[in-house]
Amino acid sequence: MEMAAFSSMHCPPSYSSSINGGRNQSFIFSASPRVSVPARAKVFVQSPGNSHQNFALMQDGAVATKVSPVAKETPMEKSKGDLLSVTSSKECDEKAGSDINEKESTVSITVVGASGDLAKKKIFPALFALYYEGCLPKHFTIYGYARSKMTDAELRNMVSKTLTCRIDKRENCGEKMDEFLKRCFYHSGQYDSVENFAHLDKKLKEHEGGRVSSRLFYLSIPPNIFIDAVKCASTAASSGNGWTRVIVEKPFGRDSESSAALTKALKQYLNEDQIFRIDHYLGKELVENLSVLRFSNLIFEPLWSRQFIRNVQLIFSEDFGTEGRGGYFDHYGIIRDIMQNHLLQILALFAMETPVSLDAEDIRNEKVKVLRSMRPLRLEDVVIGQYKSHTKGGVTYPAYTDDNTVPKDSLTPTLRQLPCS
Ligand SMILES: NC(=O)C1=CN([C@@H]2O[C@H](COP(=O)(O)OP(=O)(O)OC[C@H]3O[C@@H](n4cnc5c(N)ncnc54)[C@H](OP(=O)(O)O)[C@@H]3O)[C@@H](O)[C@H]2O)C=CC1
Ligand SMILES: O=C1O[C@H](COP(=O)(O)O)[C@@H](O)[C@H](O)[C@H]1O
Repeated sequence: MEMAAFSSMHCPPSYSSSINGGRNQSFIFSASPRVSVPARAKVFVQSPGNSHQNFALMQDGAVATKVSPVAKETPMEKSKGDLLSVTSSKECDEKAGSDINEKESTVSITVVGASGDLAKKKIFPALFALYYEGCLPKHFTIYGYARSKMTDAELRNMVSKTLTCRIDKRENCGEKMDEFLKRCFYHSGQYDSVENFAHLDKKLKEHEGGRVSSRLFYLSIPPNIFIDAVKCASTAASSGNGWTRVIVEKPFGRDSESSAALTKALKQYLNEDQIFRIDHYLGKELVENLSVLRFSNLIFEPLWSRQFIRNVQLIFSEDFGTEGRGGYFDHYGIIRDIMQNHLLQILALFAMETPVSLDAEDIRNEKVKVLRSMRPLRLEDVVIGQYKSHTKGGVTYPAYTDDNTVPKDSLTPTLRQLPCS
């Protein structure tokens, strides 16, 4: 199989990836600024004849989590192991009911970097969804932690703006939101201060009230401060009698070397089964449906080959700008922010052979084969760019470098398009 192109751009990016079938199977990933598209991510598949796409899958964003690996399962761990996945309320209630320690135990969730974009857009809404669905334990506390000064009330106000009742049952949603917000608190501190984390520990203990207490730290911060935060959290704020786990967001380093160094550094403070790595794209409906479509659909399964597919395009676009995220984004750029992880995962899922089973390990093995079989990218095939200011419909949109958090002379790419095969 040959894949031809990758391209992507941030901000407002639109990514596209395509695979050419026949002898020239290819992928193209791209992203473009302020492109008006009906959805965030699309996959286009083109048949060998020059016809239009045979189908398009779209998805407009979902709260998503994919946690791996799963730690060993004591009754308590089993029920909390799914902490950030949204399952049906029946499933959640059954799980909660099966936890014999439920009454005596508690979970404290600390969102490190709570003032940021991901926390606002995804983590707090996801936690609320879990609460609404009965998937959080009876006793739990959520702490936001970041350097910004905020009171509990200010955090609640910030969080309340992004909570939605997106789940079928809408009754009592307002009431549930109020209950949820009352369980949210804020502690301001530096990411590299053991002392500040020790203060957090004290506050957590007050809420935990002497119960068996497990602690989850969600690192919603730029990766260059992961280690500082993990060191301080594990030194000064680990659970004394329950589990302590850390969720790490992508990107896991800037390159292979720094990724290995990051893992090594994390392991100074945590065991592998305490570290949960997330690529939220894997939990999106579009992506989950891809596996179902490919392997459980009798019509598509036999057609999913280079004999019948000439070209596939993965398009990712966003119609908003950096919006204060330059502190993180400008150090990473669109390739590391989106392409190396989310889009590459989609490409691998799309192009892999049928796995032996749908177990994580078997799927991973097939993905690895796809990545190994890809030709090295050629610099001359790659297009990069950065979005500029423009006016549309009487509204002027700022350029990437107009953002206060972005250096005025930044050359960080926000757009990228590349073929791969
Ligand atoms: N935004 C998204 O949709 C997604 C983001 N991610 C990942 O999540 C992590 C956080 O992303 P996001 O919330 O967008 O990032 P932000 O840039 O919003 O950063 C989060 C918080 O970290 C603190 N921070 C930012 N820059 C620095 C810095 N240079 N030094 C110290 N602290 C800093 C700020 O809090 P304060 O100043 O108050 O301390 C900020 O509110 C990143 O690893 C990102 O790759 C992953 C998937 C999606
Ligand atoms: O990982 C990231 O993803 C978001 C886009 O995710 P979505 O679920 O909102 O479509 C992107 O905005 C952000 O830059 C990036 O870090």
